[in-house]
Amino acid sequence: MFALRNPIVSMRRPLASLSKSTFEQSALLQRQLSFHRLPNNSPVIGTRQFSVLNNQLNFKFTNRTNYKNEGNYNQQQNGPNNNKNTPPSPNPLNNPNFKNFVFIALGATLLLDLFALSTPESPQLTFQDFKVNYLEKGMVNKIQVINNSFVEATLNNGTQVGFTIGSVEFFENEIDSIQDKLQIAPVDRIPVSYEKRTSVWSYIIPFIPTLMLIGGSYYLYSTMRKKGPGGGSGGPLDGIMNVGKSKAKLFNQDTDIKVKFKDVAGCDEAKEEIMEFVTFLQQPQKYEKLGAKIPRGAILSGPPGTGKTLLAKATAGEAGVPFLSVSGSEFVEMFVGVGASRVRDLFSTARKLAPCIIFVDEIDAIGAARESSPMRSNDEKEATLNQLLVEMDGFESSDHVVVLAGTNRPDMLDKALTRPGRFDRHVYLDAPDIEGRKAIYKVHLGPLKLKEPVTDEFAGRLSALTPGFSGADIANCCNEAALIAARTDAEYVELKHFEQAIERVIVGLERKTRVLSPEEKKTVAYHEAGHAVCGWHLQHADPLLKVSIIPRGQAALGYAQYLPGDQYLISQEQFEHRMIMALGGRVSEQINFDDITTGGADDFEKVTKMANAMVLKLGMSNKIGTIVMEPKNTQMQVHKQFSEETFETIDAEVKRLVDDAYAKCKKLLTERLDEVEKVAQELLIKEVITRDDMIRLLGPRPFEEKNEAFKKYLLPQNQEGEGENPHTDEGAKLA
Ligand SMILES: Nc1ncnc2c1ncn2[C@@H]1O[C@H](COP(=O)(O)OP(=O)(O)OP(=O)(O)O)[C@@H](O)[C@H]1O
Ligand SMILES: [Zn+2]
Repeated sequence: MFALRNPIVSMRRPLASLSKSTFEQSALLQRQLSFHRLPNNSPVIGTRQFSVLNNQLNFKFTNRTNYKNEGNYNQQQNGPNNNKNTPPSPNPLNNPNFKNFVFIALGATLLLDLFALSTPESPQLTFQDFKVNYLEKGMVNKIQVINNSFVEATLNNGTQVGFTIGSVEFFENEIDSIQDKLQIAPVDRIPVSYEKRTSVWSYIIPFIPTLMLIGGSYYLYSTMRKKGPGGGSGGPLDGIMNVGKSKAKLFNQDTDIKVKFKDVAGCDEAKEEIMEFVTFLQQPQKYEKLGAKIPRGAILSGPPGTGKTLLAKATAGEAGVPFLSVSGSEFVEMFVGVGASRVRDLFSTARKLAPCIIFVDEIDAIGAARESSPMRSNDEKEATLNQLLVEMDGFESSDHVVVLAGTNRPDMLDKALTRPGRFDRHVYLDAPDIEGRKAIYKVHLGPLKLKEPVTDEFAGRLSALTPGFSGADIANCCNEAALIAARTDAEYVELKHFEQAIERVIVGLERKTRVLSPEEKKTVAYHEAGHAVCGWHLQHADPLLKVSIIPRGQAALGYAQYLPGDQYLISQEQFEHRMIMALGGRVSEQINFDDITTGGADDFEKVTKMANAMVLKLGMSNKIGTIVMEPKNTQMQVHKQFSEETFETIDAEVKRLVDDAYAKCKKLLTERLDEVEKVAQELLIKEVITRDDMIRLLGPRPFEEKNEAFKKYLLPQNQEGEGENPHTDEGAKLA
C-alpha cells in the first residue's frame, strides 16, 4: 500500500524546486551570455571626419560594455519563460550528475562565446601607439571599424594592426584632427569603412540555455526512469508514470520456474486437487471438446509458510506456462481507481501470455468481505474487488488463464469471490504432520553437505523434534543449521548443528551476556524444577526433553522443552494437567522461598487463556454448559450478549478451574519436595539437564509416553545412555 505512495510524496517537492532553481540558473546564464554578446543590431555609420582624444579610446577589451543590446537581452529573457513547460524533474541540486552537466555546459558555452567575440585577430595596440607609429608617419592605407568597437588598420605594406575604441565619434574626431594637422587633402585622406561582423555563435548562443534546459531535464528524466534492481520498476518517476500498471512479477517457465511438484513435499491431497489445472493448461482441448467449462481459479489457504506460493509456482512449473505473481496488497493504493486499473492491466497481460497462471498472494487484502467493515467507507477496495470479479467473469474458456490465490484467512473472503465460476476450488494446506515434515526435511536437506545420505531415521528424528513447524520453518531451520556448522568450521552439517538450530528457532539465541545474580539463579532453578517435577508425574504432560536455566531470547530466564505430538483433540483432563504444570513454577517458588517473584507472569497468562477457553467455548464447565459465550467480534457488538448474572458465573467458573489446578499442583509438589530439591540442585550445577538426568534423579516416568513420533525416533536413542553430546535435546514447547 505504501509502495507507491512514497515516490509520489517525495516527488512533489523536487518538482517545485526544480522549476525554480533551473529558472534561476538559466536566467543567470542568460545575463552572462548577454553581457558578452556582439552588438549585431547597431546602425552602420557612414564615413565621418576624425578628431583625437586618446584617453577615451584606451579601453581594455574586457572592460568594454555592450550598451546597445537591450533589445536582445529582453528577447532572451523570454527564453526561460518558454521553458517552464519543459518536463519537470526533481530537485537538480540534489543530483550530482545534473550539477556536473550544468557546469560543463556553462563552461563550454562561455568559452565558445569568448572565442566568438575575439574574432578580430590583428595585433593589439593602443590608439596612442597607432597614432604615433603608423598614422602620423603616413603608413596607414585603410581603416576599418568593426562593430563600432574595434579598429583594423591596413598599413601600406599590407600588414594589419588592430585596437579597440570606446566611441566611434571620438575616434573619428581624432582621425580627422590628425589628418587636418598633417594637412592631408580630403581626397587623399584614409578611407574609413564600417563593418558589422557577427559570428555563427551569435545565432546559436541565444538558444543554448533553452537547449541546455531541455537536455538537462530529459537527462534527469531518463536517469530517473532507469529500471531499478530486479528489472521491474524502481526509478522514482516510475511511481507516477506507471501508477495504473500492475506490479505483478513475471516468472518465465524457461528461466525462473524450476519448481515442480516433487519440490513441494507432504501435501499430496492439495497437489492432486491442483493437478487438474495442470492438465487443463497442457491439454485444454481435452476438456473443450466435451463442452466442459474450465475451472477459473482456486483459493489456496492455510497457515503462513505452508507452501501456498510454492504450490502455485510448482503448478506453473509442471504445466510449463508463465507465472504472474502479485500480492493483493499491491493493488491497494491511495488513489481511487488505481487498484481497478492494476487488476485490468494484470489480466490483459495474462491474456497476452496465455496459457498462464496468475497468482495473487494475500488476496484478503482486496477480497475481504465487503460488508465486514461497514464503519469505514472503502470505495477503492470495493472497486478493486469488483474489477477482479468482472475480470474473472470476463474470461473466455479459450483464454486459458488460471487464477490461483493465497490467503491465511479464507473465512474473511467475500462470498462473491468463492462462488462457482470464480475461485470455485478451495485447496487447504495444513501445517504438516510428522510424515509431512519428514518429506519437507528431505527436500531441504538435499542441498546441504551431510556426512551421510539422508536416512528416514534422520529426517524422522528432526521432524519429531519440531512439532508444529511449517515448511518455511523447516527451510529456515535447515539453513540455520548450515550457518551454525559454517561458523564452527565444521566439514559437514551434523545432527548437533540441527539441534542447535532448532533450539535457536524455537527459543531464540542464548544470552551469554545476561548474568543472573546467585539469588535469581536459585529462584529460576527452583521455578523450572517445579515445572519439570509436575510434568514428570502428570499422565497427560508431553514428553520432557530438556530443562535449562540459561537465559535465551527476549525474556526467557529459564525454560523447559516438551514435545507435543500431532494431536487434533485435546481432552478435558489434558487441559487440567497442562494448567497444573504451568502453575508448577510459582508453586515451587512459594514452597521453597519466603517471597515470590514476577517470573510466573507468562505461566499465568497461559493458564488463564486455557481456563477461559474451557468455560467460554469448549463446553467444559458444568455451570455454563455447552454454550459458546465468546463474542465473535468485540468491536461490532451492539447489545450485550449475556446478563450480569452469567458474567459472574463465567468469572467464578474460570477462577474455580484455576484454583483447582493450583491446589492440585501444590499438593503434588509438597509431596515431592525432595524431588524438586534434587532437580533444582542439579540445575544449579549443570544449568542444563536432559531427560536422562531426570530419569537418573527421579526414576523413569510412571506413564507411557503418548507421542508416537517421540517414541519412534527419539526414545531408543535416548535410552542408549548419556550419549556423546549432552546437549542433544530440543523441542517445540516451552512451559
Ligand atoms: N511443502 C513444502 N515443501 C517444501 N518446502 C516448503 C513447503 N512448504 C513451505 N516450504 C518452504 O517454505 C518457503 C515459504 O513457503 P511459501 O512462501 O510457499 O509459503 P506461503 O504458504 O505462501 O506463506 P505465506 O502465507 O506467508 O505467504 C518455501 O519457499 C519453501 O522453501
Ligand atoms: Zn514458568
